[in-house]
Amino acid sequence: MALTQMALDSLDFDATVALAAKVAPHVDILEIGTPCIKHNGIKLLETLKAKFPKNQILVDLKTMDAGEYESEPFYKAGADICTVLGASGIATIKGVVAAAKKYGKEVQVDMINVANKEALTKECVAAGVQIIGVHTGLDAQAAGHTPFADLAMIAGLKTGVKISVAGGVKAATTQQVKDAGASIIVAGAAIYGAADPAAAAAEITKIAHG
Ligand SMILES: O=C(CO)[C@H](O)[C@H](O)COP(=O)(O)O
Repeated sequence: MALTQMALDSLDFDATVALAAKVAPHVDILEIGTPCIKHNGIKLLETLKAKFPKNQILVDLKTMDAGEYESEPFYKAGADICTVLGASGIATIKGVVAAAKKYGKEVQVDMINVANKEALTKECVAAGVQIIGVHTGLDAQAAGHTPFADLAMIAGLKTGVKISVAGGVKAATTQQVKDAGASIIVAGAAIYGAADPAAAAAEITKIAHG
């Protein structure tokens, strides 16, 4: 059993809420993507939290510095999970962990562009991080990269913390991602780019929960 997460990557406030309304019944976690939260701010988090109380909300802050200071307002406003870049370093990561602890919430460390993912994963686990995010970003995807090799390495560490996987995941690859050890399967374009986003989300969740 893996959870599913839909990445809301539009810049438009109303379009984001409308897409969330279609998809929310069919996924576990709604993600406010990085461009979307930068463009729309905390008001969008408050809106989604109020409208979709059954879903967890992840705010993809990708924090790079000032971990506690930047993330605390988002936890306070209802974020269940905030992300911090692994490349920021352990001091910033510990700051986000401190903010999350105040509200009983979770931290995801995004391993995008981290050179030594094994060493950082171990440091994160020791620091109290709940989720390691294996992530091939949109630009790396365009250059032909996928998250599968990193997923295999991090799952092989058997740390016991949750592993989230993002980077072009679609229905056709969901079973592979799940079997490789993902606890949270993230899909953005495969859902928002589908003719019927609700049906696409339901298909991915059926495989992830199966
Ligand atoms: O965080 C992101 C980009 O930095 C995306 O939200 C994430 O990669 C999921 O989208 P997709 O399934 O389209 O790759």
